[in-house]
Amino acid sequence: MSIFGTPLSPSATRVMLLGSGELGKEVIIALQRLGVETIAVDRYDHAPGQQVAHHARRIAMSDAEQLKALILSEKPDLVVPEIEAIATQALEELEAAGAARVIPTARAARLTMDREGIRRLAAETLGLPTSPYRFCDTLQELRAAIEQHVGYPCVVKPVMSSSGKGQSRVDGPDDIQLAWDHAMTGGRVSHGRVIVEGFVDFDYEITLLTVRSRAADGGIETQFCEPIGHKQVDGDYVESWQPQAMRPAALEKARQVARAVTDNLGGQGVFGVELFVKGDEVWFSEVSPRPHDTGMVTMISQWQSQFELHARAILGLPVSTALKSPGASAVIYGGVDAQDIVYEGVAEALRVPQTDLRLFGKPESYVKRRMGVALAHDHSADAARARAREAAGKLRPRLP
Ligand SMILES: Nc1ncnc2c1ncn2[C@@H]1O[C@H](COP(=O)(O)OP(=O)(O)OP(=O)(O)O)[C@@H](O)[C@H]1O
Ligand SMILES: NCC(=O)N[C@@H]1O[C@H](COP(=O)([O-])[O-])[C@@H](O)[C@H]1O
Ligand SMILES: [Mg+2]
Repeated sequence: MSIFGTPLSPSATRVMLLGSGELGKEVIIALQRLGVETIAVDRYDHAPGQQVAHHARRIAMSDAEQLKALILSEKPDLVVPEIEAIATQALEELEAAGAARVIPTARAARLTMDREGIRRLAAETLGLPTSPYRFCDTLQELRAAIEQHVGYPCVVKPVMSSSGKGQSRVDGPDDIQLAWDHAMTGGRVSHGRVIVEGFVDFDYEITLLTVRSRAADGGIETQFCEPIGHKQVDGDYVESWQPQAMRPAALEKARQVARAVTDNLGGQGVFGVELFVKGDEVWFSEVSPRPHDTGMVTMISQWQSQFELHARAILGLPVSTALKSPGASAVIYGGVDAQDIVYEGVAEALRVPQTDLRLFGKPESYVKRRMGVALAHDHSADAARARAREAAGKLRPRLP
């Protein structure tokens, strides 16, 4: 697109976000800065992105009929999936009928919405190295898959989930029942199927943000951000930093894997390619066809954050993945189960030099719900990590 209209007028360029959490909120802000009209959709009211969009809509995004009806009535120029709980078959139908343009493509949204689609594509079609895995529909199948194929330790995850929801590590036969029960109740969408993966004993893990954008000659160009290192607890990210130092051979392999996956998925936009690294070896884990939670660090470490990159790339605009400064992010959890919580310590947090803060404004807090993130920059990623952790530690979310 090189012509942009005026928001809230018939000429507007209109973009609909399916999911309006912390990641969508920042994409919306980036789009608004380019004069785009935004429609923020989520499963609940006052989601972070809905607080900054032109329009807010609440539907069950995993219900194909509701999703189709909304897209057909709003007629956005672009539909941008933001969460791993969307009826992607509806997106494929609309795209095939020419009734919606889905980012990056409806097929990519479908393949990555479900762990089975993307894992089979990466391992079986593209031949990329991954952990050993099996898909199972019953507790009995899970036991057999672990005993006969995958072994211990292993990781059990619902096929439709994210941020570690419903995920557990299994160290021996006694853990299997619990892991199955947790997967059945803990996913984002109830779906009686799980993946069990052999545990990869990696040295470190990264997210390689990969951007597919329009080049000046009209073709698609692929660019990589500096690798983002991160630390996960219970399958959810708690700290990330950029750049993660890598041996040249490992970085080269990581880029080859990211390139193979994103070339196949196609379309335009940011992809968060998750990789495990040990020495010079690289395993593909999964990919988000959109900005990544660990990529929130780029709001302080890059000239163009992953959200600005996504907004630009989907609109067909040029991008730069250049690093501005080493940086880090540290997650702020709710710490309590309550509505309308308050945040003490905001000034103390921001008194830590070279830091910044994002409070997402989620209306309801859970003990382990991500409610905000502290950001820091410094001369090295390690120094930035210490600052981000310190700032996050000053925040005290509590009951109102
Ligand atoms: N096979 C594995 N071997 C070792 N560690 C693993 C494996 N699978 C997952 N993990 C650990 O758990 C984390 C979360 O796993 P994964 O990314 O599959 O879950 P997720 O729910 O999709 O999380 P997110 O949405 O945050 O990406 C990984 O980043 C890694 O630290
Ligand atoms: N790892 C994926 C991820 O971080 N997704 C982000 O979390 C939101 C859901 O948060 P919630 O569960 O607190 O509503 C999503 O909307 C997205 O912004
Ligand atoms: Mg992940």
